[in-house]
Amino acid sequence: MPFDIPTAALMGSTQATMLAATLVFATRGYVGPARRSVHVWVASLLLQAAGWMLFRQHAFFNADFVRIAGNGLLVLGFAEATRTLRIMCGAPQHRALLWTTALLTTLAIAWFTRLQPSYVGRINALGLAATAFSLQLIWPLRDSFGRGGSPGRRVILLMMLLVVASMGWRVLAADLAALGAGIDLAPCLADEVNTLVLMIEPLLASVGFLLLYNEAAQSELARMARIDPLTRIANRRALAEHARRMIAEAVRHGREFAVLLIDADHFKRVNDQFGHAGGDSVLCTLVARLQRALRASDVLGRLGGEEFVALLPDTGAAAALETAERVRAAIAADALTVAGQPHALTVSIGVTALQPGDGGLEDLLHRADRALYAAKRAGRNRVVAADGGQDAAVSPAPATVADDD
Ligand SMILES: Nc1nc2c(ncn2[C@@H]2O[C@H](COP(=O)(O)OP(=O)(O)OP(=O)(O)O)[C@@H](O)[C@H]2O)c(=O)[nH]1
Repeated sequence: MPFDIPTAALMGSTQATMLAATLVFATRGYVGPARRSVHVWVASLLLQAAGWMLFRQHAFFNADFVRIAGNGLLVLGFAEATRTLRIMCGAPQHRALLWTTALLTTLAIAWFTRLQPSYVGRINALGLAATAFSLQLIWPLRDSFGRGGSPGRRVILLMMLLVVASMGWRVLAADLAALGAGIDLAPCLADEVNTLVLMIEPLLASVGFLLLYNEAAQSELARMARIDPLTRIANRRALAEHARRMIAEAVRHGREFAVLLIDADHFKRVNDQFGHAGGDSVLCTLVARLQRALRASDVLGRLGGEEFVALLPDTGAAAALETAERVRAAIAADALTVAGQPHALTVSIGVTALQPGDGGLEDLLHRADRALYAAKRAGRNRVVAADGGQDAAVSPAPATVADDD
């Protein structure tokens, strides 16, 4: 059966329109940037659908108009699809470059249609554009078949390689045949294969888009499940994961590891004085100050309420005590400004280091909690080491004591 390009164009148009409609309905619940990327994708599908429809209905229009506008719409649709996929892959979108490529290609097609009619010229222009768009995706996705790849990235990469290969074949066939003034829908095998590839491109690329979208949504959910929504630092779950890894490494390599349990003093008064929103902003400022006082390799997390944990890798009991004292002093040094008023906030800290019999973070937190309780009982704005008087002796701070309970 001969390949009927107008029928293929009709199928391409119908398929792109149906995909666009399905995507709009299937993603009604999406919000924010996710919804915007779906909108751009749908727009790219509709541009391609309109381009295909012009080729299908070419008998009703001026032939030159169909060549220029049909190809222009397809090229702009590919530019927008490329832009969306680059965003989904985490690459810069290069909007100006992609739109300029689409505009120059349309101008070149107009040139080879009206001023210097040439089928080969038009095919070369289209081939260049398709290769430029595909390279904009092939390059950021080049390692997708390695360990960092994902199904979505692989589908897109395969699709783009197919587009480049079929377009390259079509350009080569046209150039070799030197069809100076041939007609657009020439029944050459390379034309047919390339038309087929471009026709199924919206379908395969949409599958890739949805897979990428799903992967991005999953990793965003995983990220959100690990951060404290108020202070944006690690939550209890993330702390447990970090601690598991740090303790395993400490045990494997015979390294040290310590934990600080940090609690804001009299925080209830902050809420009473400034309201819950004022208390929230104090917690955020406190976190910023704690982070400044710790090393970059330390992990700060929020256990809940006004209670925080710092995980200190490669840190023994004595160094942890010094760190805790530095943190305490840094917080006590400057009053916070809440609603334009100064408020002196202090913290109490319980300190403990990894010991041979420890099963995990819970054991360390249990000891640190006892030390923190001792610090509160001793008058607050204190550091107490859970690991005995020897540790306390190395700390120079007068507010530091040992918990010998
Ligand atoms: N604004 C705000 N307040 C919180 C949050 N979580 C817990 N709190 C408040 O923190 C206060 C903790 O009170 P307490 O447990 O009595 O402790 P405290 O007043 O800090 O006293 P000490 O710990 O004994 O020094 C309560 O008033 C809680 O409502 C939060 O996310 N935001």
